[in-house]
Amino acid sequence: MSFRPTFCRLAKKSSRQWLARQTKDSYVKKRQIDPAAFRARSAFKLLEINDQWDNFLSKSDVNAVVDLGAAPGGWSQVVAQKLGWTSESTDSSPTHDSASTFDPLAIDDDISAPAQGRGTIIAVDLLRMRPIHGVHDIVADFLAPDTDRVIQELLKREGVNDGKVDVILSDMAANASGNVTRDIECSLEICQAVMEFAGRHLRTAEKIGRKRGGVVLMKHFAHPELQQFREEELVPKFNLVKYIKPDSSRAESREGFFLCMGWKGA
Ligand SMILES: C[S@@+](CC[C@H](N)C(=O)[O-])C[C@H]1O[C@@H](n2cnc3c(N)ncnc32)[C@H](O)[C@@H]1O
Repeated sequence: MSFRPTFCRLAKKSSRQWLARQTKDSYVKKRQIDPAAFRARSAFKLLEINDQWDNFLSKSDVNAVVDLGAAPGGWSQVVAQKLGWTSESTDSSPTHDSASTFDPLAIDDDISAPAQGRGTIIAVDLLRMRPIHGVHDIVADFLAPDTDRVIQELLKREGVNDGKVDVILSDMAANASGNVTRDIECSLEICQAVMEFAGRHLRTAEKIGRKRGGVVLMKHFAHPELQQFREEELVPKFNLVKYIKPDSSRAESREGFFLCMGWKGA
């Protein structure tokens, strides 16, 4: 199967319905009131999953994390916090630029920030995001072969000599194209592509020396072949696979998450 999630156009979330829902949403309100506010409501989903599942982000052997589809940066902020970096940058440059500024190999390191945390955090997105202390921001399509190369070089530069990562996060969304069949297909293609990415980049549980080491957390949407994907692509390759619908995920949303722990290898 060929993977073409980027064929899907960027979703527009500016409808009146969306605005009304945002206004009522308790997690959006929390983000507005909380002085340590996260950039995106989705941060609360990662916080919730991490809290419920053994604080997998905070394990002392977690040294390299890749956040796929990271913009505007809510999940990366959570990871940065868990690894001891400050969550916000003092930089006030524009956030979440349009795809017109797409530069497939741009790496945006916030080198002016004081180093306070540990480990290497790499955020990949088609869109540029405001810098976050401790997070290397790669503006690229995660499917492009060059992106693998840039990630490898970055890991090496950071002293991760085997070029492997401990946690892969994917909150990537298939952007609504208006063609429901195509959109549903797209969402599964993204999950399959994330698994291929894991095959190339994820460190095994055996190497880490912990049964639940080597983690993939990925978003998915309802799809007729999702169960088959889980049974064939996930269950045999991890020691633990869980379907999760966090409270902070809107009940009406067809999204869910697979938390896969203990990578056995491709
Ligand atoms: C729901 S948003 C992620 C929100 C993010 N987790 C946060 O907390 O701020 C999904 C992102 O996936 C990105 N995306 C979709 N396809 C991509 C691809 N092929 N490569 C890189 N990023 C992609 C989109 O640009 C979008 O910013």
